[in-house]
Amino acid sequence: MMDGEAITAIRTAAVSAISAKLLRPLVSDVLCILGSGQQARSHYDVFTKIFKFKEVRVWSRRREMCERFVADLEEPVVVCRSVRDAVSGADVIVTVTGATEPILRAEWIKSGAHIAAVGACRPDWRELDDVLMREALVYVDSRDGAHAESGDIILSGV
Ligand SMILES: NC(=O)C1=CN([C@@H]2O[C@H](COP(=O)(O)OP(=O)(O)OC[C@H]3O[C@@H](n4cnc5c(N)ncnc54)[C@H](OP(=O)(O)O)[C@@H]3O)[C@@H](O)[C@H]2O)C=CC1
Ligand SMILES: O=C(O)C1=NCCCC1
Repeated sequence: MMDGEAITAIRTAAVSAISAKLLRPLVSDVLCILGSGQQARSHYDVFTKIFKFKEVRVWSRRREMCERFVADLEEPVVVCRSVRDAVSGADVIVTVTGATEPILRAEWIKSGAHIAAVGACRPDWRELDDVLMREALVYVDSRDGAHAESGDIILSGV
């Protein structure tokens, strides 16, 4: 038996990065990370290694957790006061929160932005609102898996 946390962190961020490599806007200057836990850190590491962003932003429910997140980093990251501020104008958005209700609304998002929606991995968890789910082009790695596990897909009915 081995602890899979480190592998899960790297593997999940790697899959998100592949999605961004294939689907992000041609000009992607601003990266926004919602959440400041383990997945936020692994996504930050992988995304900033592979892509060149002019600005990186982070938002998390508890501001002190955001401050702790950025204190560990060598490059500057902007701590945002709200999800709306964080995602406004962002080209690439990573959602890695433990939210169970939608925190990300369609009306705040720049047209064409790429969202790697990671956190809502249980049938009754949400990160993205219904309008966003309906308006977005949704890509999944497994249709069966998404319809069994993704709260954003199951509860929005897309
Ligand atoms: N799709 C996949 O393959 C995978 C999905 N996951 C999921 O990704 C999410 C993040 O994982 P991980 O980084 O390891 O977890 P952590 O516990 O390390 O971090 C959780 C983050 O979510 C935030 N958060 C918790 N509850 C809420 C809420 N109700 N509303 C908004 N933010 C909230 C926390 O914010 P704060 O500290 O500021 O309160 C924290 O920043 C989890 O939901 C996890 O289950 C994880 C691995 C793989
Ligand atoms: O390994 C995975 O995949 C996980 N998905 C969701 C919750 C934590 C692990």
